[in-house]
Parts: sequence; C-alpha cells; structure tokens
Amino acid sequence: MALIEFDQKKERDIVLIGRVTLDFNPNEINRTLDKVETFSMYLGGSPGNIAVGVNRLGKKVGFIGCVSDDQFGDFVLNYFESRGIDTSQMVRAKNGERIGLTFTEIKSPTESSILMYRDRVADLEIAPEDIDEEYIAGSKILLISGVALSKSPSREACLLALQYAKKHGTKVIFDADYRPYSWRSDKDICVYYSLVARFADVIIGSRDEIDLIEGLPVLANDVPDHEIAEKYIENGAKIVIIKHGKKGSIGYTADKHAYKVESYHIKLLKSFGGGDAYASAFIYGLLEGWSVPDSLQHATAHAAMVVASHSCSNAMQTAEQIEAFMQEHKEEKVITELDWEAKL
Ligand SMILES: Nc1ncnc2c1ncn2[C@@H]1O[C@H](COP(=O)(O)OP(=O)(O)O)[C@@H](O)[C@H]1O
Ligand SMILES: O=C(O)C[C@@H](O)[C@H](O)C(=O)COP(=O)(O)O
Repeated sequence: MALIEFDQKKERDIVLIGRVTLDFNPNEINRTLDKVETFSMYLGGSPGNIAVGVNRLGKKVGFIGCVSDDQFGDFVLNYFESRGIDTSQMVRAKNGERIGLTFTEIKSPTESSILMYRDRVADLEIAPEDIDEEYIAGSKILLISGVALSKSPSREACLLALQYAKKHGTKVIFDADYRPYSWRSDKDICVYYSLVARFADVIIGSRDEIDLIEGLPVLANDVPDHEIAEKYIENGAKIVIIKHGKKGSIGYTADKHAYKVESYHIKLLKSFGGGDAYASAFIYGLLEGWSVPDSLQHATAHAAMVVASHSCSNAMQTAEQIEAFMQEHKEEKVITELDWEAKL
C-alpha cells in the first residue's frame, strides 16, 4: 500500500495556492547583473513553476492565485490556459497591484542570486472570498507555498483552503519556499509556517527553512534532522523532505525509513529552479502511487535537467524525458537508504 492514498474520485490531481510571477533570466550569463544587457521572460514563482511541472508530467492541475490586471496578467493566464492548467480560480488585482518580477543573476553555474520586485504585489491579494470549498474538495492535493502566508489577505486565503482540505480529505503539501521579501519578522514566519506544517501530509523544505518553521535558528543547529522529522510525523505528516543544497536531501517517511538523495552529475547552467522541478516530479510519483525512493529518484533527475537549462517553467520535462535521462545516467546511484539517525 502506498504511504499516501489519494481519493481517486476527486477529479483534479492538484491545486496550488500562491504566486505566479515573471522571471527575467539574463541572456548573457556568467557575469553580474550590472553587466547584463538582455533578459528572457518566463513564467515564474515557485508554485507557478511547480504547477507547470506537474502539468507537463500529464496531471490535472488547477491554480488559485491573483495576477495583475494588465498585459503581464494576460501573459500568465494565457500561458496556463494554453497548457491546460485550470485558471477558473485565478483572479485579477483590483487596485492596481502589479505582478511580481524576479531578475535572476547567473554569476557562474554555482553562484546565482535573485532580485525580486514585490512592492504591492498582486499575488498577495488572493483573499478568503476567492476560495471555493468545492474546488478544494475536488482536488487530490492542495499545495501551499510559504510566501503566500506572509501577508493578509493571502495568508487567510491559505488557511481557509487548508481548513477545506482537511475537511474533505484533500492531502496537503507544504512547500516552505522561504523568500526574505514580504515577511514582517522571523516570529511571524514561525507562527504561520508551524501552523501549516502541523496539518501537512508532506513537508518540503531546506534545513534553513525548517529552522524557520521551528523558530529556533540558533538552537536548531543542534537538533538533528531526524528529530525534526519525527516531530512532524507524530503530528500526522507522512513524508518530510529536508534539503541540504549541494550535500543532497533526506526523505523521512512515517513508516520509519530515511532515504538519502544525491544529485545527478550534469553540466550545471544555473543554481535555481531545481527545487521546483524536484517538487513537481516528486508529486507526480506520489500521484502515480510509486514508492518514496522511486519518487525521489525522479525528483532529483528532473531537478538536474532543469538546473542544466536556462529557464525554470519552460524547462520542465515530460515523464518520458525524465525516464530517458535516468536511463542515460543509470550508473549513478542517487538514492540510498540511511539509518534513521544518520546525518548527511
Ligand atoms: N549542481 C547540481 N547538479 C545536479 N542537481 C542539482 C544541482 N544543484 C541542485 N540540484 C538539484 O536541485 C535540487 C534542489 O536544489 P536546492 O538548491 O537544494 O533547492 P532550491 O532550488 O529549492 O533552493 C537538489 O536537491 C538537486 O536534486
Ligand atoms: O520563486 C520565485 O518567485 C522565483 C522563481 O521563479 C525563480 O526562478 C526561482 O528562484 C526558482 O526557485 P527554486 O526552484 O526554489 O530554486
């Protein structure tokens, strides 16, 4: 039996709540942002990228979000609609709020940074009135992305969606997705992150993000990953994924397994976008009823393919392309079962 059983009567595979924004990635790479002349524009925003990823893998995806009432809002809605991502739950900002912009910097394949423009941003305007109980009830998964918890009314919209998900047996994935913009204080982060984490079936976060959920950035360094995972599992989580950047990640499961996930060897182009590709292929594996290690292997393969590409959203791959990649790299062992208490 799979660790997470989805209600197959639900018509939609996943609905995501959070931001869809625009990424401007430099065409001239391996230099600082001040030396860049031109950018390519892509759909962006971590949950937006994950939606595109899961859709590319053939699943039925819907999105709850707010975009600007201008040509960039049109771009996002047209992009989603042209790929069959349901936009019936998307709304337009009413008071001139603009879509978020992210300018990325690719200084070298291993050194990237991002510059976000998020003043009066449209995505945080999604409100409880925009959340449809039946729509959440009809989705196998609700994914909540951390940034959406940073401000009202988006925060309340997420909490209401969470409440509906719990009421209707929709599984909850919490992707911590911390960004330093929009939050008022670390204590606010702790309050809302820990609240959502308590109700999540799957928690995905880097170790830094997990420390923010715990609200103990200083002390948390002393707390081993497995103890944190145990705490969430006792609260009801089935899977906890803790990422450690270059060192890889560990997937802890409620049936007491720990899987170490390493990266495939590829020619890296940039060091962002991997997390969203990882999440989308992992979710795909869960929806297919695969084991956690199989789902994690697809996740790391997909992540490798996207960090080797210029964009995030446009670089999301099909299931066949991920399989082909894994075949080409079949000598590389990327998943290892660890002792529960082992460290990375
Ligand atoms: N240099 C790399 N080569 C191959 N895969 C990578 C590389 N860097 C990251 N990845 C993949 O992307 C995933 C997410 O990267 P990480 O930096 O941990 O998260 P995020 O993108 O969310 O900040 C990693 O777990 C790994 O699978
Ligand atoms: O998440 C954002 O708002 C920006 C993204 O679109 C951006 O491309 C990015 O940073 C991807 O992030 P990651 O997958 O978490 O590395």
